[in-house]
Amino acid sequence: MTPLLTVDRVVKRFGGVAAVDGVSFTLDAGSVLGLIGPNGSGKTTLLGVLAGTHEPTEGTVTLDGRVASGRGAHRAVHAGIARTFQTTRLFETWTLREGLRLARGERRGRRTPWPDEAPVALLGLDHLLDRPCGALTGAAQRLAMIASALATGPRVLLLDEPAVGMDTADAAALGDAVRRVAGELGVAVIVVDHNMHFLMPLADTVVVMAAGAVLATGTPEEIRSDEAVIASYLGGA
Ligand SMILES: Nc1ncnc2c1ncn2[C@@H]1O[C@H](COP(=O)(O)OP(=O)(O)OP(=O)(O)O)[C@@H](O)[C@H]1O
Repeated sequence: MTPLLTVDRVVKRFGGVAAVDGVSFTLDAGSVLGLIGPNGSGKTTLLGVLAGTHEPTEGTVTLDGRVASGRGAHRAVHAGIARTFQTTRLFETWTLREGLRLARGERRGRRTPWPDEAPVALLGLDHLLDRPCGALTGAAQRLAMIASALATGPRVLLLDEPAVGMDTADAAALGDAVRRVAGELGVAVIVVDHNMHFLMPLADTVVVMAAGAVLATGTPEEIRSDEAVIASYLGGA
């Protein structure tokens, strides 16, 4: 199977600092990739390259064989790459339905590739559509951010610390929802999170970054027992 997304030797320098230093991996449709590593290892910067907000200094990101990197965030969304952020960004007085309509407008003139109800139902938000976003629980607001990203009809979804601040039950429910999104919509998902109890059961593949580079790639089981990963990251996690 040809990968949906190919990250090929991506470098991102800020002045003299190589925040991302030659990262390569591939991602198939419907799969979940966990991106982990110590603080400052380059995960957020890499998400920015994938989401089009950072132009790579070297290397490319291709989606279905077409170069998707270095064209700005708006074109990345149009190409089919959507992201969420570490903080929730919702209009508090708007209902969830209104917020999702606004998000969908980012692809004005394009047909959405699945009925709008599907991602909302998969995320368990269908009964909350007419509530003001500000009245939703913190966990529901995080799911709403994911629904907003899915409203743009992406083929690749980037989640930046989606489980931060969640208790174990909410994080497990979020993990189940993300798996449904990948499995039933065929969306490829990249998740950055420091919560290994959340991330490891969720990911098909884990990429570990250290100092901007890939330290290890493997299944969650392989990564858990990788001595270099334990020494640099998991030992203290
Ligand atoms: N806009 C910027 N200008 C200069 N340096 C930056 C910029 N953004 C990130 N960096 C540097 O790049 C490196 C990687 O940072 P990044 O935020 O990508 O790491 P991270 O793995 O996401 O960390 P965390 O887990 O804390 O979110 C750090 O040394 C950081 O200081």
